[in-house]
Amino acid sequence: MPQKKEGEQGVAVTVRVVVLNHGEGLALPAYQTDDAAGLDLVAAVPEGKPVQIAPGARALVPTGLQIELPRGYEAQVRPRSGLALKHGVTCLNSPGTIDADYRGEVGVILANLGQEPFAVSRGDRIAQLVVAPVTRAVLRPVAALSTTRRGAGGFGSTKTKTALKAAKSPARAAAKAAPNRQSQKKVKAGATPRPKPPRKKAVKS
Ligand SMILES: O=c1ccn([C@H]2C[C@H](O)[C@@H](COP(=O)(O)OP(=O)(O)OP(=O)(O)O)O2)c(=O)[nH]1
Repeated sequence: MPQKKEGEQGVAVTVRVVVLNHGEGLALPAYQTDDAAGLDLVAAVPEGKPVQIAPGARALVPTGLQIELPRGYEAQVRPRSGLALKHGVTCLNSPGTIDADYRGEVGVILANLGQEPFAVSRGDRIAQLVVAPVTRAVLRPVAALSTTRRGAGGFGSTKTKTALKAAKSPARAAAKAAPNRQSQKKVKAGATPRPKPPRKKAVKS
């Protein structure tokens, strides 16, 4: 694949498309802006019969399209951020993978993670399709792998900013988290508070 220069438009890849009967009359997926990465997919549900997705439910929404990707490419079915933010609606299997050898209808598995029922009407833009090159791996079994600074650390091993602060100064973090910060103020970080000595009685002469 030719190397892209900074600021240069991506390489155009031809994707053959078949519009199925129930997709007739709908706009073909399109890039909405000059440099959009995804083609917006629209719902090919029957006119006047929206698909209702109850809170917590999911539905396979048809697009009315079959596509033929060139070998060495995939298409990713990704959620639209607007639907996610406004309605809690996302692609459940995000990103969905369309293989280059798939010849069936492209479907979008929408999940409603919101609190309200969500209706999908014919022609609604429900997801976006990003076409991307695929790197295929050749697995080579070996006895051991090279060593690295990370090693087997993962799943949060590098901690968040807050967790790092807590690890450096546990007492200060605990004091900050305590409900009554005023009473903790005078206790030095890490020090055990010493009991006050009993007051000496004043001796009258
Ligand atoms: O969001 C999606 C995901 C997948 N597909 C289609 C294209 C893809 O090539 C095929 C298989 O998808 P995947 O490999 O993710 O599914 P699977 O559950 O592993 O099924 P299979 O055993 O058919 O590969 O289904 C879609 O239309 N939409």
